[in-house]
Amino acid sequence: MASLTDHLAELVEDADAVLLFSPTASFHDRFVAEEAGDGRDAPEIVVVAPDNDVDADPFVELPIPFRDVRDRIRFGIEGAMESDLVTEGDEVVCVVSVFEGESDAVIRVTVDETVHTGIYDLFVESRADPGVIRDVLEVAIELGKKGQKGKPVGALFVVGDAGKVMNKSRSLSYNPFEKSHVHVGDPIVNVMLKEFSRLDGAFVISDSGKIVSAYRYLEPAAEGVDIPKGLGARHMAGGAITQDTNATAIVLSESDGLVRAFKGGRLVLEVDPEEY
Ligand SMILES: Nc1ncnc2c1ncn2[C@@H]1O[C@H](COP(=O)(O)OP(=O)(O)OP(=O)(O)O)[C@@H](O)[C@H]1O
Repeated sequence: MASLTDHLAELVEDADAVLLFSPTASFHDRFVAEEAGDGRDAPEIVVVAPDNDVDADPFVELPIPFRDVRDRIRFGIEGAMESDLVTEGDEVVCVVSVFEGESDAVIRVTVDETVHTGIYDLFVESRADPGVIRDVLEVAIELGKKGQKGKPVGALFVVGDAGKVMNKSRSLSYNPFEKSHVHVGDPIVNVMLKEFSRLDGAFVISDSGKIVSAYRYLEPAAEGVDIPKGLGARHMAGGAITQDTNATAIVLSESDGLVRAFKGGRLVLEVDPEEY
């Protein structure tokens, strides 16, 4: 592999897969050509990006940019595992941009099933449309950045499996979305969500993104829910509803300002809105 840098060539040596997170077409094609021409068991070259601009196969679609490089890498690896491109014990080289505007870093990791976070499943294996989960996450991140009139706010969004979620919750107040047919992602709806987030309870959103209700007090069974210590009732309710139903919960914490996603009763993603 004379024309890839020595450092990259050394790291790719004996790797089982290479994940390219921001390849140009020429970089990708050169990579594939050089690996295929090497005569040995070539690593799988997988592109992980928002769009498949380079016509790569295999390709793992990134639903959000994941500013935290660890999240981006976890998503890529878990996506590649889902497609049987990599498996436990594999050595994976990630070519990924860590700082905007700087050249890519090369990080070599060993796939460890025990650190499987579920970040890929959060989007792709959820009942709800991945675009709906992304839109709700974006609303929560934006709300976390700006707060309400400059003050930090908390919010709880329960996405997917809405019928069951409604059965496991009760109304705290009049539902402003009762007869409306509005969906997340619509800019006006995002303003409404932010406005109503000051009030108690959870938003319930359907698999396709319809806002079913605001002000729901969740009453899920909470036995065996494993959420990090120190998180309060909002997070516990959000985590527990995802164990009791097939929903995903996205929680903005009023106290520490972080946005967390829960699925299957587990914390699967934690982002700091200030870093977005
Ligand atoms: N079971 C529940 N269902 C819906 N909303 C709830 C539930 N429990 C608590 N909340 C909401 O969470 C708010 C904050 O509660 P609490 O401070 O205990 O949670 P927390 O997890 O520490 O969240 P934060 O970090 O935002 O303070 C409550 O005022 C209420 O609006």
